[in-house]
Amino acid sequence: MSVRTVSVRRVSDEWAIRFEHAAKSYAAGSSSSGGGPAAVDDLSLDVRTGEVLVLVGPSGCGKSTTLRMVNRLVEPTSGRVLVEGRDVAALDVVELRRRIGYVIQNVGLFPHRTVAQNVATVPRLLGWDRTRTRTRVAELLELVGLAPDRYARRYPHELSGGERQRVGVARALATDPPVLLVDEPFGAVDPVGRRRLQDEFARIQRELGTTVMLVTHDIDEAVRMAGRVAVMSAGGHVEQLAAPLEIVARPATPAVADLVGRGRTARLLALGRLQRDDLDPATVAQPDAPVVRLGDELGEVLDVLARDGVTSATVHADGVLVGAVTPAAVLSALRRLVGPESLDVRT
Ligand SMILES: Nc1ncnc2c1ncn2[C@@H]1O[C@H](COP(=O)(O)OP(=O)(O)OP(=O)(O)O)[C@@H](O)[C@H]1O
Repeated sequence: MSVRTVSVRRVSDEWAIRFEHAAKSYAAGSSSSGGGPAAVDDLSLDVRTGEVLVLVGPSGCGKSTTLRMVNRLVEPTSGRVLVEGRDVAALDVVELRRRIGYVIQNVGLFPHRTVAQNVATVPRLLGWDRTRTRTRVAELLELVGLAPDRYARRYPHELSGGERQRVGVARALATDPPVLLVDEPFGAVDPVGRRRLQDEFARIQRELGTTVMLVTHDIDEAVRMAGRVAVMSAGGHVEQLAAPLEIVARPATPAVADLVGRGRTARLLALGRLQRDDLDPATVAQPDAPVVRLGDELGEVLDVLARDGVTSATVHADGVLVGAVTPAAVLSALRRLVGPESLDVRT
């Protein structure tokens, strides 16, 4: 049985997850604060089908609580959460969790089970036969970049942190869930490995079209991974919900500006693309100048222009010369991205 077949009651293809005035206060049942502010106060938010929506914000602002309300690891105090049109509170919790992949930072692999056995956890629970399970495990290990003949029989302690994280992703994807929840997935991995994992995760998500809700406190991870970013502040309050470029270029509130403020120009260089309007009409393309393309990242264009002896680059679109670009043109492209205001959002 494919997991997707249980989603026939889907009422909307527009969104896969919907929060309707969802709130969570731990105070009532918690031994700790005894009446502190709500972890999530009043959240209304849609996650579109097939998108990667990233929740980013400072520690304690309610990101994980929000995520866990989707698979009912946390039950809302009020309001509701819908997955593919169905109120999760009305669903059998075991069935719900089988339909929703969940990846967390330290993965939670079973230490005494091999990689293959870990990945096969849910297929086994669903009673898949051995051949089907084995084929699926091999497929998944390939998908996450772990050669099955090298990794299937290893135990978690024989893997690096990044490899364990890949196994966690493979396990979460075992039954091709329509929705995947991911909480600080790459936090424990070094920066280079982290970037590689982010790229691979993005490739897998594009390939499978899974709806992903991902939590991070790292704004760079957020803007790299997201289709849309929800910047949160205390109480699960959404400060801004927008595409990464919009968040970085035009922060809607001081809290968002604070989060993206430092290193903002570098982020804009990675997110902004060279457009025809950016080209310098007064600069003539030199025959020996390096070539860039319309649509290239501004950062890549600047890299080319930063090379010794280069004052301009020739710009091509579909193999045809369309003009030239200078460092000043990249600067005006940055200004185009942020609009009329200054580049320094902190003022
Ligand atoms: N089980 C719990 N009992 C009591 N309070 C809790 C519980 N879990 C979370 N909280 C509180 O709820 C608030 C939100 O926590 P949550 O884990 O959702 O935040 P977060 O944004 O994911 O934080 P971080 O980035 O540090 O993981 C915090 O103040 C936290 O102390």
